[in-house]
Amino acid sequence: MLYIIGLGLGNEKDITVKGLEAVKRCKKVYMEAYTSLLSFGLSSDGLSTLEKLYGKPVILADRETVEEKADDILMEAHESDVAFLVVGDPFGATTHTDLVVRAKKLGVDVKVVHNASVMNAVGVCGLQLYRYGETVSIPFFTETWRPNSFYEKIQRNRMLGLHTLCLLDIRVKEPTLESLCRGRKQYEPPRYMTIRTAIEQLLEVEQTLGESVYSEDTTCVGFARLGSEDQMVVAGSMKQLLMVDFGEPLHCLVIVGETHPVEGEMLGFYTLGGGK
Ligand SMILES: C[S@@+](CC[C@H](N)C(=O)[O-])C[C@H]1O[C@@H](n2cnc3c(N)ncnc32)[C@H](O)[C@@H]1O
Repeated sequence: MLYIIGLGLGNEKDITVKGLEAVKRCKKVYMEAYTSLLSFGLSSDGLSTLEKLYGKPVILADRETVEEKADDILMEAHESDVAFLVVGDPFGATTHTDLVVRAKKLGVDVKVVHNASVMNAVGVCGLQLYRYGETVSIPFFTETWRPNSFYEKIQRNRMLGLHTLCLLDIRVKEPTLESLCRGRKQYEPPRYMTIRTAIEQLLEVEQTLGESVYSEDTTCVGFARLGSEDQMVVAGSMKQLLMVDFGEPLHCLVIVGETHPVEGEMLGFYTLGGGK
């Protein structure tokens, strides 16, 4: 059996009782380490905290392991109980659906243990989860690669008066260009996009495409470290949020659509300067 278990957003204590029981039953425990980050990080200390709680070793599964060696994990799950841990909810990232599809094709039984995800934790600011349009991902721009497909999606959401959740790029275990040329992989230090970089890129794309989908005066909400003791939620215009130091990762951003009076009232508690 393959157990895909959500760990929630905060720290090791956010696993559900059901999830913990499943982990304890499993012979091998993998932890997905590229679509998110537990608040205590993925340092060896972070892992050992998990290992202490579970009473067994946890194997870090980076993107390469999951994409290239998924079949090995699935074959193990054919023979015995294997846990695959995901920060947040297993379906809060698109990648894990693929693992389930592969498991089903190989005849491996799968059980999912859900948990809180960034997709619902953003509800804390008072904007109704029912009033969101398509979620977008904002990738890090490079000198030569400045994709803007998120712009059209935000445009569609805003035409319907819907809010847009922007998930921000995470780069972990990215091989350096030099090392690729030399044929021996060395990795860049991990990078997590900040709200400031996301807004700068959003405004750059607005300037390039010029369809007035949003502007520096558009109201947004910035979120950092949701689910942790020191989480931050701040509402304000893009221009105002550019000045806020949201601190450590992870960050995400919501572009606010039309608001219901109750949404507006709740948002007021998080608005810079106390709102209107
Ligand atoms: C693929 S998504 C979500 C993955 C996770 N499985 C979940 O369900 O929450 C990863 C992105 O969500 C956002 N994110 C995830 N956890 C967050 C948190 N605790 N606080 C703020 N943003 C978060 C970041 O923008 C991050 O790059």
